[in-house]
Amino acid sequence: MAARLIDGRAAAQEVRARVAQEVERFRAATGRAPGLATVLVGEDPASAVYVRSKGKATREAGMESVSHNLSADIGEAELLALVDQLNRDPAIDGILVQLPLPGHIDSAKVIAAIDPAKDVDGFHPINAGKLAIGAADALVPCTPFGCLYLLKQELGSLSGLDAVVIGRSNIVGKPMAMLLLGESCTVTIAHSRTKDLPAVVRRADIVVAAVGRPEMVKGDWLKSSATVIDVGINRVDAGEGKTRLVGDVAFDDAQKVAGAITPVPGGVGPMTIAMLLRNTLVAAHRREGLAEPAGL
Ligand SMILES: Nc1nc(=O)c2c([nH]1)NC[C@@H]1CN(c3ccc(C(=O)N[C@@H](CCC(=O)O)C(=O)O)cc3)C=[N+]21
Repeated sequence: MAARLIDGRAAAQEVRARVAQEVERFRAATGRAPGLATVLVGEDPASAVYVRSKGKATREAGMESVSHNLSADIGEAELLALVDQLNRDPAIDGILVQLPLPGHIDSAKVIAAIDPAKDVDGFHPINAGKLAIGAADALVPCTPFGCLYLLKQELGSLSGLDAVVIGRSNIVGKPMAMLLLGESCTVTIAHSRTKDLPAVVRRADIVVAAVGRPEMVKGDWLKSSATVIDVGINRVDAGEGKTRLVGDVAFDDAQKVAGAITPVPGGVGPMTIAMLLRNTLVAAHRREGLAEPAGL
């Protein structure tokens, strides 16, 4: 039987509509809108597209969006000075510095300079630590948070399920594993050096693929009825000078085996942006000492 398609666009639309409602309540209570600042260094076209779509989504939710586009050869000190200025700006509740940064800039240093209360990416060591210890006020990285939203929508309780996360990055794999552990899954973090990866993946009720290798996870790696979340966004050659987007999962084959699966595009990507808006809304409430919007 063909897998159910998990519609990330529809779920993201739901989250964004709820965020927009709460933005109105926030505005009524404080006389201002939540504000998100995005910082883009250099002119990588893909990064520029993401930053633009984040700005558009922010405004559609009724929030303020401020974007800073800096030249690729800006010095680290100048970038740190901008972060400091945004940290102090009372109208800014969320700061997103688009990654990757050019090689001459130390991204860890830049991330550590962001006020943890405004770190809507959830990349600051304080937020990573809070997530690891299960603190309620962690700001959680948007992509894994979006994946968790889709999983809970699909499966309800995740308690006791076997989850395999493929990929160990600080921005997806590790926080994803922490979130799944928080839901009482039995979590395995696999990666490029994992021995017999297909056998490891075959045990999983939940597979989260976040390796950045086009169509690496094959259909016959999956347990029948597994729920598959594909975080990969890989642009590959489609012939005739065209390209297309594929995930880290070989979708056509996987779909024949899985119970449910996210498509690429239209799966995790839209949820990432929805969760960025959610984090900005929550950060704004905390900064104003307001009760956090329920159920978001
Ligand atoms: N500090 C930081 N935070 C990020 O959250 C961050 C980042 N840096 N650097 C780049 C990645 C990438 N990213 C995406 C967000 C949305 C889609 C998205 O909405 N994708 C759509 C459309 C894809 C397309 O057509 O290109 C989809 O999957 O359906 C994709 C990718 C956020 N990132």
